[in-house]
Amino acid sequence: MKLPTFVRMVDVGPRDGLQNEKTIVPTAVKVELVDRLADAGLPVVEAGSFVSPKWVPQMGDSADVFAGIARKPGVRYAALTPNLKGLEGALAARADEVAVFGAASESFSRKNINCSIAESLERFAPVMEQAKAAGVPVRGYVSCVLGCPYEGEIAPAAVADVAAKLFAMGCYEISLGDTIGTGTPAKAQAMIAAVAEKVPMDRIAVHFHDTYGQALANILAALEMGIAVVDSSVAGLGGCPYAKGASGNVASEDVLYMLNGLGITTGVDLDKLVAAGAFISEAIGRPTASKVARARGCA
Ligand SMILES: CC(C)(COP(=O)([O-])OP(=O)([O-])OC[C@H]1O[C@@H](n2cnc3c(N)ncnc32)[C@H](O)[C@@H]1OP(=O)([O-])[O-])[C@@H](O)C(=O)NCCC(=O)NCCSC(=O)C[C@@](C)(O)CC(=O)[O-]
Repeated sequence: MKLPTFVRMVDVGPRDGLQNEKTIVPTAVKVELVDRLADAGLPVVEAGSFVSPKWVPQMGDSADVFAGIARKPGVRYAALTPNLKGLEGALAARADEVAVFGAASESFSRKNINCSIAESLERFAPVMEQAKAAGVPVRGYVSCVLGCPYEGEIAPAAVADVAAKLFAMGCYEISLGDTIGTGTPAKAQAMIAAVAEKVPMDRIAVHFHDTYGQALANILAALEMGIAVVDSSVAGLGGCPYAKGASGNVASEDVLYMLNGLGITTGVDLDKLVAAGAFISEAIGRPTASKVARARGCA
C-alpha cells in the first residue's frame, strides 16, 4: 500500500460544523476554537463563511470571528464565499483563502445556493477574477459527490464535470464533499478516479461526512490513490443545513489518530486537538462525536 508521507489536514469545524448548530454559538467561543485549532498545528482552519445571514444565521458573525482571532504565522484562515458580496466580506476580514462551493447535483445546488449548477459557475467567475486580483487563492468545493439528499445516486462523470470546470476557472484545489456521508470506499475510489482524469491528483482534497460510519475507510481508500489533503471537523461537528439527516464531518481527532498510526506526518498535535474538541463540545453542550476523544476520556 503506497501512501503519502504528509497529509495537509483542513479543519472545517468552525464553519461546516458550527453552521449547523441549532443555537447561535457566541463569537468568543468561535474565536477560541479557531485559535485552539491553529495552536494544535492545523495548517488550514476554515473559520467562517460570508453567506446570506438569512440563509445561514449561524455564520452571521464571521467578520467578527476573523477580527478576533490571534493569527498564527503559517496558518491559513479560510472562508466560504458564494458570490461577490461574500468575497468582499472575506477580503475585508483578511481571509487568507476563500472557497466557492458548487454541487454535482442540480437539486442540491438550488437548495443550497438558490441557482442551477451552470448559474453557480457564472456567479463564481467574477469571484475568481477579483480574488485573483487581490492575490487570494480560491478553493472549489463540489457537494454531493457520492449521493444527493434529493436525487440519490450521482454519476462520477457529473462530479468530474463540475470539478474540472472549477479547476479550469482557477481554483487551486478541488474538495470533493460526500455531503450526506453515504459513500463507501469502492465508490469513493471510482469517483476520485473519474475526477483525476480531469484534475491532477495533487489538487484534489476529500471531505467526508460520517453519517454512515464510512468516512475513515473512505479516507484511507483516497490516500491509497494518492490524495494528500483531508478535510475534517474537530469533535465531528456539523452537517449541512440544506442536507437533512447529514451528520457531521469525520472527526479530526479520529483522522489524525489514523494518520499517526500510518506514520503519516501532519504537524498536528493530538493532545491539543482533543482539548480543542473537548472545549467546543462543552461550550455547545453536546457530546463529542470523536471516538478517539471519547476513548481518551472526553464526554
Ligand atoms: C448564495 C446565496 C447568497 C444566494 O441567495 P439569494 O437569495 O439567491 O441571493 P440574492 O443575491 O437574491 O440576495 C438575497 C439577500 O441576501 C443578501 N446576500 C447575498 N449574498 C450575500 C452574502 N454573500 N453575504 C451576505 N448577504 C448576502 C443580499 O444582499 C440580499 O439581501 P436583502 O436585499 O434581501 O436584504 C444564498 O443562497 C446563501 O447564502 N447560501 C449559503 C448556503 C450555505 O452557506 N450553505 C452551507 C455551506 S455549503 C456546505 O456546507 C457544503 C460543503 C462546502 O461543506 C461541502 C459538503 O460537505 O458538501
